[in-house]
Amino acid sequence: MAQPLLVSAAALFNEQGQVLIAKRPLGSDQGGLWEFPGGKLAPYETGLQALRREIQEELGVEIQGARPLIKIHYTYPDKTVLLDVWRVQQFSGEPWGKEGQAIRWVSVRELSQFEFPAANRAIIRAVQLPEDYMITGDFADQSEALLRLQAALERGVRLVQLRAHHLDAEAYRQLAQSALEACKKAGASLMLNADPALLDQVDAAGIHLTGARLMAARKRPVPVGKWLGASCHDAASLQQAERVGADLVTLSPVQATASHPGQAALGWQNFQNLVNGALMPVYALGGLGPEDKNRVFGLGAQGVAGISRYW
Ligand SMILES: Nc1nc2c([nH]c(=O)n2[C@@H]2O[C@H](COP(=O)(O)OP(=O)(O)OP(=O)(O)O)[C@@H](O)[C@H]2O)c(=O)[nH]1
Ligand SMILES: [Mg+2]
Repeated sequence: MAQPLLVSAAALFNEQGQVLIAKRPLGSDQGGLWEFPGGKLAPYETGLQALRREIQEELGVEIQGARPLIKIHYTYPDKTVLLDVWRVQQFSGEPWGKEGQAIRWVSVRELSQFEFPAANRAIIRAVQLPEDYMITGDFADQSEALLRLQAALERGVRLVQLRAHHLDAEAYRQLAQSALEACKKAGASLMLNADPALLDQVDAAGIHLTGARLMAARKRPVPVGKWLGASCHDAASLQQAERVGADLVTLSPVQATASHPGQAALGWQNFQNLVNGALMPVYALGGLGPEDKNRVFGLGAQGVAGISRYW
């Protein structure tokens, strides 16, 4: 296979949490589409060196702090690119379109309204999704569940999966409705670990498919505009997640965990290899907490998902 074209790009954030997009000049490759500023690596450069140079050349700003956001390997009809996208939150100078390109600051929600190259679908998801994904754990009754949820929202959790396999469909629906109200008030997104048809009754952010639901799915089971998450454990389930158009996945268990005894851990090396081949944001799950985030960013993952350390 031909070597991919190596490209670094920046998701540059301002203090309002908006992200900068630029319009590719008409006549260039993918001209007229919006993009995250950046460009091709020179032969001697690392990804971060190329990022600093490209951002200075295209926007006139100095990057002061950046961390890996997502790497996407994508094959276009005429070439394969490896897009290495960084999250940049510290920079000096006011960005301007130094090469004559239009630039715009937009909220992460608005991003979905702009036209980007095809490789950018996963990048936009990565920009929109938070670093932590809380999965609900044990609770005795609905009021305890809601109290724990409220406490987590107050600690800053912004993405929640309501996982409660012991409840029947009606009890789950009732809890989901109350959980949704709490999440909406906090500006958080709620993923239902349930039959996708429940979205017709509970207007949550999306559905998280169990491994079994994922493998049984024939096509994307949620409408456009809703998130689709899935639980993956190996290369086959990641491929299936891609086939059904998942927006995000959890990959587990990275380490042995008390909530799933007897399941063999992937370990960090397997985790990294699997993330490298994934075409969507991947949360590391299994025996991990917020203190593992820097490590998982370095391995190309979106962040950490967890029960024990978050619930
Ligand atoms: N910078 C950037 N490139 C992207 C994005 N998405 C995407 O598919 N690409 C592709 O990655 C490649 C990046 O090339 P580029 O044109 O930015 O490279 P460059 O700044 O070095 O340009 P130059 O060749 O005009 O000097 C292009 O083929 C482009 O279509 C994106 O969001 N940002
Ligand atoms: Mg460029």
